[in-house]
Amino acid sequence: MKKIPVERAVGMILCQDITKIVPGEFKGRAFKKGHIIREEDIEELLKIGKEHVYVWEPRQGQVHEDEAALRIARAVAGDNIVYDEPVEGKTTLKSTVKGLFKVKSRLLYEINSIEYVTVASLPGNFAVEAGRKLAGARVIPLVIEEEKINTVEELCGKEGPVFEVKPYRRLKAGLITTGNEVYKGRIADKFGPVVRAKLEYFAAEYLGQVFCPDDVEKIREAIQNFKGKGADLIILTGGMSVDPDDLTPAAIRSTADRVVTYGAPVQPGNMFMMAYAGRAALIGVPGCAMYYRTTVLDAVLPRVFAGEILEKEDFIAMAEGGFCSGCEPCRYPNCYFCR
Ligand SMILES: Nc1nc2c(c(=O)[nH]1)N[C@H]1C(S)=C(S)[C@@H](COP(=O)(O)OP(=O)(O)OC[C@H]3O[C@@H](n4cnc5c(N)ncnc54)[C@H](O)[C@@H]3O)O[C@H]1N2
Ligand code: MOO
Repeated sequence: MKKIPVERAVGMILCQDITKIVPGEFKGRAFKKGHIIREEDIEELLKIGKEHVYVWEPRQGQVHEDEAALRIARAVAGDNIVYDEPVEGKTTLKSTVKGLFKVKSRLLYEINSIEYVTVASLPGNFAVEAGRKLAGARVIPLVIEEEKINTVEELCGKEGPVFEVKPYRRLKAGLITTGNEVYKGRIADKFGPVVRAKLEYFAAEYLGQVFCPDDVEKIREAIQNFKGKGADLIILTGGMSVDPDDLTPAAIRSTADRVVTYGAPVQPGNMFMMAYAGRAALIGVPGCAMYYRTTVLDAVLPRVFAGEILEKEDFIAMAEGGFCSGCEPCRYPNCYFCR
């Protein structure tokens, strides 16, 4: 701590709060401890009667909390992420696009293992809107050893940024609705509008809806037709569980090159199926997705639209947090479901 004339204090760090009092009008903090004194502050400080202030002498190898927060933010922020000027030593990262928020979890863990360095974020695979706050970076003391910030920068230099937001691609999507009761007109289709609304959110190029009876061959043909039209994504509804007329999994299996999973450790959504035929994702959606606002489908679609190829492990990882609490009203994605 050093006492110096205010005129010489520009760029230096205030050691204490400075109080301003205007009788009958104001009493409060004019400058906060830790504030970096700017040229324009000098006149105000002199008006408050401060010709001298206590400042921290910038020591080799130490960094102020504001600069530390900015350097951490710069290191961890990847594509489509911006960050604010620090406020009270904290900088906030925001998305510039609508898309899928991705986190390198192990790297985030390593960074938070550095003493006094903190980076708190939304969970990965979170569907975000443009402008959404994603994370906050801050160090705990007012001044921190530069070495710690260097380590953050080195880690991110080696492994790439911790965070990115993948914008959604414009995918071509077809819908196949199975079930004799709908095909034969015994009941009206209720699945189409639900799936269409979800696809609209991602601005998909909608290739239309086809109705099929409970007949493996007819369902296979419908899949092939959509593939022929260049579908990136084919959603099939109905017939996903255990009844004798539930034939959709068999039709998907016989058309696919690779089945990722039949069954997901997620409720609602247990009877979900995912496979790939060439580059087209085949998604079998169980009846529950027609009834519940949020199911495993809502966790999978953002990832498909962000261009990811899903693996069995991606589904296994949904188990912890895969049990929906059925809140009223539903706040998904602002909850733990499928994180
Ligand atoms: N014994 C068991 N029963 C059920 C199981 C199970 O493991 N063992 N799983 C349950 C789960 S989980 C789900 S989810 C449901 C639904 O599975 P499905 O996808 O096979 O659905 P469907 O049997 O085809 O239909 C169920 C219900 O929904 C009506 N439906 C279907 N499609 C439409 C449509 N496009 N529009 C309007 N209504 C539709 C259908 O008529 C049935 O009433 O299975 C559980 N049972
Ligand atoms: O596929 Mo079902 O979701 O668990 O009701």
